[in-house]
Amino acid sequence: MGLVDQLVNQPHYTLVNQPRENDILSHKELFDSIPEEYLSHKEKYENAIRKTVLYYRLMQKYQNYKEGSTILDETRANYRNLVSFAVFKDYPPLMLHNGMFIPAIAGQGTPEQQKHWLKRAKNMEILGTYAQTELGHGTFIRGLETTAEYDPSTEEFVLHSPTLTSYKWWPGGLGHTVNYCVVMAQLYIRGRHHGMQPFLVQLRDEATHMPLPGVKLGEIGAKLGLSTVNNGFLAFEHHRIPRDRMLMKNAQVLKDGTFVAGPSSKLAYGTMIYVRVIIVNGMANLMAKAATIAVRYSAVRRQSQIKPSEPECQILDYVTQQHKLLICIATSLAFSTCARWLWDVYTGVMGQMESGNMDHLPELHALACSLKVVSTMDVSGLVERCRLACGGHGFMHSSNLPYTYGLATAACTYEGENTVLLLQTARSLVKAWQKGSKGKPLSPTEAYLMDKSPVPKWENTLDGIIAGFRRVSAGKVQDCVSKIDKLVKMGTSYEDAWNQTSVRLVAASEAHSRAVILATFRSEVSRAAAALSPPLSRVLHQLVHLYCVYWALERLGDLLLYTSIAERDVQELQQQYEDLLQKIRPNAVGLVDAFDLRDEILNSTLGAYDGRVYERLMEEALKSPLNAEPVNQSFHQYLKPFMHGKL
Ligand SMILES: CCCCCCCCCC/C=C\CCCCCC(=O)SCCNC(=O)CCNC(=O)[C@H](O)C(C)(C)COP(=O)(O)OP(=O)(O)OC[C@H]1O[C@@H](n2cnc3c(N)ncnc32)[C@H](O)[C@@H]1OP(=O)(O)O
Ligand SMILES: Cc1cc2nc3c(=O)[nH]c(=O)nc-3n(C[C@H](O)[C@H](O)[C@H](O)COP(=O)(O)OP(=O)(O)OC[C@H]3O[C@@H](n4cnc5c(N)ncnc54)[C@H](O)[C@@H]3O)c2cc1C
Repeated sequence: MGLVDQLVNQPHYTLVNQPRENDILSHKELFDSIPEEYLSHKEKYENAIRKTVLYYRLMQKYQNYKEGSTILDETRANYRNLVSFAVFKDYPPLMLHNGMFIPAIAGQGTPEQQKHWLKRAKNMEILGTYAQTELGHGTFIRGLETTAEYDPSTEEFVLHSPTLTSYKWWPGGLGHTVNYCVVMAQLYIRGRHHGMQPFLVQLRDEATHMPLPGVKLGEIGAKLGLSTVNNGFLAFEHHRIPRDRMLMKNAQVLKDGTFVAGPSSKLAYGTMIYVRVIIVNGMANLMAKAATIAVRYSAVRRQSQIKPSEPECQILDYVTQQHKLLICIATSLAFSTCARWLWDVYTGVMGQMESGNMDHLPELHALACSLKVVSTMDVSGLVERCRLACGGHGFMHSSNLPYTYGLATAACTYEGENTVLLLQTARSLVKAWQKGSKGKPLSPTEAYLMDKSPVPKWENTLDGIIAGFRRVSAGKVQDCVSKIDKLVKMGTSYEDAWNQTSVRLVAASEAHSRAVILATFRSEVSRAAAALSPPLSRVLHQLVHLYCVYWALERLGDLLLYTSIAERDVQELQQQYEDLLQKIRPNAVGLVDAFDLRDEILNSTLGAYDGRVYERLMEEALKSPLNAEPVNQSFHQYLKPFMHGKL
């Protein structure tokens, strides 16, 4: 539940950490007796499986748990999502079962296939993942090598991994956990290629869990984070599956091998759009978690003096600390607001597509790409900023900031590497510019590109800043189009011209995303604030104002290039920003409390509600196995003989 929704739905703050009746978090066996940092790679995985089984059984018992529900449209689903933070500091091995396997069947399966497979998957009778990326390809889907050759004589598909680089590589849970998966493979019928299609493939025997004949499985090894997700590899050796295992909602293969194309070959990529949309909300949750930890710690930690005559102050009283952290509160609110807005766009387009109208799919794809990129890029950067703002204690795993950073930064790569996705949005922007230049109407989020009015006098207002960001985006897109046109006129191929302009295209794409985010954040909060008390409405508008002024100052170079902002405007903006920090400071702790993240979910020695930071740091330190004895055996084995010159 976004902060705005919480504030709207709860006229007063709930007392944070109030034990909730029959709450899954009351089950202590869900938690680790010793911190998992002290477990081996294998023990971590096995412990995660233990907790996964308990977690889902409890979810089913307490929350009439309907897996596969759209994460954004159920507050309890969002709570479930957050609760998983409590149980799994890192992601669980079944993250992909819920996050992609079920959505892929729901989005790509026929009604009959959904009826059969979704029931089994939601009841956890089978466990699955989504296997698209290969050792040799992740971004370039058309270059994926796994093949599915249709054999009309047996009405089967023959799945094969022709090369080492064709091995599926990365899918979560693939190593040892799941027994099914949705495999994306290049379909061939009688030697003719029919593009990338989704296949529901059994990988392991349901009774013994042994890999089936012709199926090679394993895990890919230790990673920066997500250590319990069990990312794995998969190879097929001419593995046969029945015809009805191709998910045939969009394209079909008839018994005789006739291929029936879907309305668009890109519908096979639909699961990726869904996950990109979901990731935006997930980033808002991660940001809320990190902001809560860092702001609360900054209210507890006293260090140095502002005035020599006064006692050591809360580090949150340093304006530099406010500069580091208050934007994090606003960012979580901005992305949870945009996530809900994007979800409504997504469900709207999906509804239109159900009735055959594909017109708005390109805009949705562009929006999903750009918001996934900016939310993951900003949040991973700001989570790292939260860690740094907590000094040495932020470097402790027990602060839970390093894990949170791992979760956020992974999303910069998975579900579409960020640069590549910004180039996708740039592709849409350039096409929109070319379309608009011919007088054709543009989509609602791109229509501003055709604003040909003279650049107005700069105003240091929200309207002025948002208009300024739109000017920057339109100006950058126009510059990209001009550069590409100029290169092509000089004889460069369009593809080479595109590549030579790609640094600017990525910047234009980001500028577009920021214009969309600022405008959406502001309008959504204005809409919601009408239902709030004046004090609450004021603080929310302060956060929107802070967010807009922050990004104006961050992108001054662009504003100086494409708007009429002048030096005195910049001085005034800087002062506005510092005034806002001062205004929001008194509400900083109250605002992160309003995220209403319980201690078990924060999982942090620095962010606990009671503020007993030092006691918790010591309690966690004493859990280290090394502290079980005053002298470690290595002294006698190595150090002592070494120090006595005997080694
Ligand atoms: C509390 C929680 C905390 C935090 C986190 C929250 C997470 C919550 C959810 C978690 C669940 C699961 C975790 C996910 C784990 C990760 C899983 C994966 O990584 S799965 C693999 C993902 N892989 C990718 O995304 C691959 C990226 N590459 C691509 O998408 C494409 O290859 C490309 C778009 C980059 C290029 O493809 P290409 O074929 O070259 O296409 P063109 O550029 O030529 O464009 C052709 C045309 O198609 C349109 N297009 C492209 N993609 C799509 C699409 N997906 N949908 C619709 N249309 C698409 C494109 O716009 C072009 O259109 P034109 O009209 O021709 O311009
Ligand atoms: C934690 C994690 C979990 C994952 N889970 C899954 C999963 O469950 N299922 C699954 O199928 N996949 C999964 N993946 C794989 C993920 O989808 C890919 O890593 C991602 O799509 C990027 O592809 P890649 O790794 O091949 O990188 P590449 O595409 O090789 O990117 C490497 C570099 O090349 C650049 N580059 C590539 N193409 C272009 C281009 N056209 N223009 C400009 N620059 C370009 C990129 O910007 C990047 O800098 C996961 C990855 C991670 C990190």
